[in-house]
Amino acid sequence: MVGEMTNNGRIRPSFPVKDLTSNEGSEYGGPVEFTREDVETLLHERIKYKSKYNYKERCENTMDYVKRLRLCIRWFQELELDYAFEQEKLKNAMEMNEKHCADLEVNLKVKEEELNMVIDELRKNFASVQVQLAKEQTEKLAANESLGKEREARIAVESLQAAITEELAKTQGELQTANQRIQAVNDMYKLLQEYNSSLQLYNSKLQGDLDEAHENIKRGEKERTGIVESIGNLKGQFKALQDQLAASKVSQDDVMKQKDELVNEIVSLKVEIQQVKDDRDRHITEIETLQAEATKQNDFKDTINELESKCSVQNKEIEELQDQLVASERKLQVADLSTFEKMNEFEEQKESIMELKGRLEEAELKLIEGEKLRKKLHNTIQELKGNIRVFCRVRPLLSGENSSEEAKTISYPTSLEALGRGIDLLQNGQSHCFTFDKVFVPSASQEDVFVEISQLVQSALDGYKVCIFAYGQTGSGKTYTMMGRPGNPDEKGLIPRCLEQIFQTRQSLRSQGWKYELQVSMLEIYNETIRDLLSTNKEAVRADNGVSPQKYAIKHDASGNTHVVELTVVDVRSSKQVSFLLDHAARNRSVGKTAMNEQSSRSHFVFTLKISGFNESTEQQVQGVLNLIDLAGSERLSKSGSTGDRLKETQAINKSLSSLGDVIFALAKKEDHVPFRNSKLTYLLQPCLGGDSKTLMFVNITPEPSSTGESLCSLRFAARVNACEIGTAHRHVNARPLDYRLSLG
Ligand SMILES: Nc1ncnc2c1ncn2[C@@H]1O[C@H](COP(=O)(O)OP(=O)(O)OP(=O)(O)O)[C@@H](O)[C@H]1O
Repeated sequence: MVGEMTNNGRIRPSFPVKDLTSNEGSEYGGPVEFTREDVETLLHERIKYKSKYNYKERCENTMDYVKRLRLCIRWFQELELDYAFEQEKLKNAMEMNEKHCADLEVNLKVKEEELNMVIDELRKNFASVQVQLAKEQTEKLAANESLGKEREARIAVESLQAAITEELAKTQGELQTANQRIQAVNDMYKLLQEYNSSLQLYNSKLQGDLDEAHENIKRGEKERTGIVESIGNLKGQFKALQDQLAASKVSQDDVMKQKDELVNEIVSLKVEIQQVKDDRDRHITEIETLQAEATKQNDFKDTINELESKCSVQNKEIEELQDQLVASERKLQVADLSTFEKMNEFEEQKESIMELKGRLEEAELKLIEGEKLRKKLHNTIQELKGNIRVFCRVRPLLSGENSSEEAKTISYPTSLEALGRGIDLLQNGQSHCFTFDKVFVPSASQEDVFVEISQLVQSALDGYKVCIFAYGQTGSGKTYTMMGRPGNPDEKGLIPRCLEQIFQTRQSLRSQGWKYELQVSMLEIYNETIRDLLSTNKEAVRADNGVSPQKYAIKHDASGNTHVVELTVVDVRSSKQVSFLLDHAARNRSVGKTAMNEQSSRSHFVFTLKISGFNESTEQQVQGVLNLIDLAGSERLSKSGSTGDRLKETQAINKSLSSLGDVIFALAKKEDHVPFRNSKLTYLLQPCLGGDSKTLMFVNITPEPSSTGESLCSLRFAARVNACEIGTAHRHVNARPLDYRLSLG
């Protein structure tokens, strides 16, 4: 561009040509700059003059031209100097840049080598990760396959079991009807036997009666013939006497006629008559007695007739009965035959039942094995997924609670996938279905519950951090699940059972060279204040606000362990010692009566067992932690009926439980910030919730219809917890001895 020349970015002004032609050198004392055109104009400039011979003018003009030429030369020289300086500067800069470049090159080479190494390492890692991934995928595939197979086997076993059960039910039904028939036949047989024997008795009695009656008849007949004979005699006598009397009368007439003659004869006759009269009277009385006897005999005859007719009736009856007896005997024979057949059938059925029972036992064994495998696979899948596991437990109805059939709001699905894992809650006619890792029905015993968690206890011995906590509304059975019912060994809770298992396993692992050290601590969080439940200083335990901020402060160290400053830690050697400590802690716990529970826990109870194991032969070290937590009951303020201090407690409980929910949901959503510090409970449990722990939550439910709303809240919370992935727990194994300080996790 004309008039522009760059020098390090600077714009040079155009040379004022006019001025140059008209002015002298000193006038250009300031910095004068030339453009290319200026220089060319200057070089091609012809010295102007008015007169060829005006030497002065020519000389002046020439001088001016020379001056300008000098100026131009000076400008060139300056410019050259500038350029030389600039060139030097650039040279230096270039050298420096070259040096810098060389340095950079060296650095780059070093960096490149380093990066190459890193890339190599990453490639190796990537390859090993890929190998591991492939391995895990094949394992997962194998696990899925075996799960599928196991499912199929289970379905097959279940269908077989159903068929067997059906067959069994059918056979049992048949057996029952056969038994009933046998029973009926037996009863009939017995009845017939009784009837038969009674008939025989009756028959023999009748025979006796008949014999007696025959004898009586014979005797009566004899008497009658005797009487008839004597009557005949008497009649003859009477007739003779009557004849005599008539003859006497005739002779009396004769005698009357011969009265006088025969007075003596009459007197004698009178005597005679008197005698005869006496005789007659005697005979009359005799006749009368005989007549009476005859009537008696007649009566007797009637009785005899009656007896005879009775006899003939009875004979007929006997004949009929004998016919019946024959028919019954025939029937009995037939019944005997069918009984024999039935007995044979019964024996056969018994045998087939025994066989079916055997098959059923076999199928049940297979089912148990399948269930065990399923559980193992489920556990593996859960571990791979890194979820918090959730078990649901429904407590039985207590006395005084509404147990009517219509009021039932909880049911358990029986479909194959949901069996033992599903729970349906009915509220206002709407059914809410949930599935957890396990659902315990009200009849489940403490032992049944413990069996399901015993593997987790084993994990703690193997060097894992394990955390089990019970969540649920007040009065739903959290303390019962964790601690059990004091004084009843069958109703011991999870905490004493866990410790028994740990002490037993410790004993059995001794033969393999393992030695374990166990340390226990117990604390409660009451109104956001930590209380040491094993402290022997009662005042310190109960004082709410007297705790210095330094005391019982929760501290997490770099290796993920949690310590509670100045908390009492006890070395334990037997489960008896732990029971004693648990009793001590239970006495120190904050409990109170609420509208929902007579003995309500008003604080979160945290039992911690630190397990440090060392194997002398392998020099292996494990450090596990078992945290067992009985949370305070969740409850609505309106329902709890709390006022005053109880209201304060309830508010503190609800706040910390909602913080627990916030933490879990932040983890579930994989948020950057997880609000562990919002409550003492969540801060204390940070390592358990944050991933490096095997965590199990019990959600306790009451079947009381009036608690359906609370139960639904608890189940919804538990379902969200169940869906929450917190990462995979790691085993804490070391080759060198560890620091034996107690930590919560
Ligand atoms: N599975 C069960 N079998 C028999 N009784 C049970 C069962 N679960 C709970 N109970 C009884 O129900 C009552 C309330 O149980 P518990 O005190 O354990 O409830 P909780 O959830 O700990 O209550 P809170 O939160 O108020 O402390 C107790 O009398 C307990 O014995």
